[in-house]
Amino acid sequence: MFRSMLVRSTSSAKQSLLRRSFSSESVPQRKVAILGAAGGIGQPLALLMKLNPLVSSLSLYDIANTPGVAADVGHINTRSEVVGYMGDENLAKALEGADLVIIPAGVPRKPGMTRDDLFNINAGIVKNLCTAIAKYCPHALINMISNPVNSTVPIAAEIFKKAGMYDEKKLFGVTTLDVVRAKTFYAGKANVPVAEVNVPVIGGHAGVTILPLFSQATPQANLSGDVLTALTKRTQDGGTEVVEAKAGKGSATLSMAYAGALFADACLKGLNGVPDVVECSYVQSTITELPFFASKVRLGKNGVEEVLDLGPLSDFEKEGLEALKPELKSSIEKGVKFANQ
Ligand SMILES: NC(=O)c1ccc[n+]([C@@H]2O[C@H](COP(=O)([O-])OP(=O)(O)OC[C@H]3O[C@@H](n4cnc5c(N)ncnc54)[C@H](O)[C@@H]3O)[C@@H](O)[C@H]2O)c1
Ligand SMILES: O=C(O)C[C@H](O)C(=O)O
Repeated sequence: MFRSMLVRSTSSAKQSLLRRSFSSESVPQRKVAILGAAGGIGQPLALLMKLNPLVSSLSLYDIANTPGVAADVGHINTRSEVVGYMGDENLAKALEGADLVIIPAGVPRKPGMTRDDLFNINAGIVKNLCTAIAKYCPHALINMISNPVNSTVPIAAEIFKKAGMYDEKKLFGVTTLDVVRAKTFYAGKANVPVAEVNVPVIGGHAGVTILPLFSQATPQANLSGDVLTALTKRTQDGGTEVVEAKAGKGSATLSMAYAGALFADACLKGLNGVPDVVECSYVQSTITELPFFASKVRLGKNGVEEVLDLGPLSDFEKEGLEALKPELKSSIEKGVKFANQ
């Protein structure tokens, strides 16, 4: 996105030189596939990935409506070639050669529902898509957005284990939206520029399993215990806030597309060897007794390079950590059981 702005502002000789070195030397070819690309998240995510100069091929897959989305996004004059694929019979072509697969396929919540209420429909969708991934692009990084993330990531891991290609370094639950929200809400209360804010968010991606670590937030601010409690609750309930505001028309799509694009960009940078790319994500983990856990992760050429430890927690956060474990454990077990039925 930034590179294309640079190209436009230079002379045409320089432009073609830049384009040549840009496309063939400095930036590797990367195919990104979005599964669920015609949905509320999928469409703006397709747009944002089309703007990403690290992408050379953008594969848009859905069970319906992908030709229109692909034709529309494909007219944007950025690096990537866009191809739309519709229906199960085209899934193999959508996946072949993918370096990164982003999965926002599945149903969203309506008011009154929990993310776990989506399990019955979305678990089956994720299972089928992951079975195809195992066959057609077993070396791709996977960014799982479909809810309930606390269970869909363990489902994917089990499907991949059965297929004999599971690599725990390549499977990510996307929790970036929790970080995006924590940064926004914190900046408002701390009265600091939002662009400078960093807040790790650990645990999982549902209710109390979302645990922002405001004690580690930067820039530091002297916020009262009551304010920190309210900020924590608002971050945990951020998804519900949007579901209620949309009043039956779905859940977060635009902020999620932004968050998904940020995380995908970080994964691509890691694949391309950019050093010190660190993002929070829900991954296979040994930093607590739970087999999957969200924390800061260093991304590299093979996906997860290092799962970073949690750092110092306040007493309030230590309590939150203990409180989230039973729910997260049972969501993980539910996913594992489903995949092995
Ligand atoms: N991880 C997060 O932070 C986060 C944030 C927001 C939403 N979500 C989740 O993302 C999912 C999608 O949300 P949305 O608002 O885009 O929903 P949506 O209903 O607008 O779009 C979902 C898309 O998935 C497609 N789809 C259904 N079955 C499919 C299949 N087998 N293969 C490919 N595509 C299929 C649908 O046709 C639709 O286009 C939901 O489960 C939602 O809860 C996660
Ligand atoms: O809340 C939801 O159901 C969607 C998503 O998980 C979110 O956090 O916005």
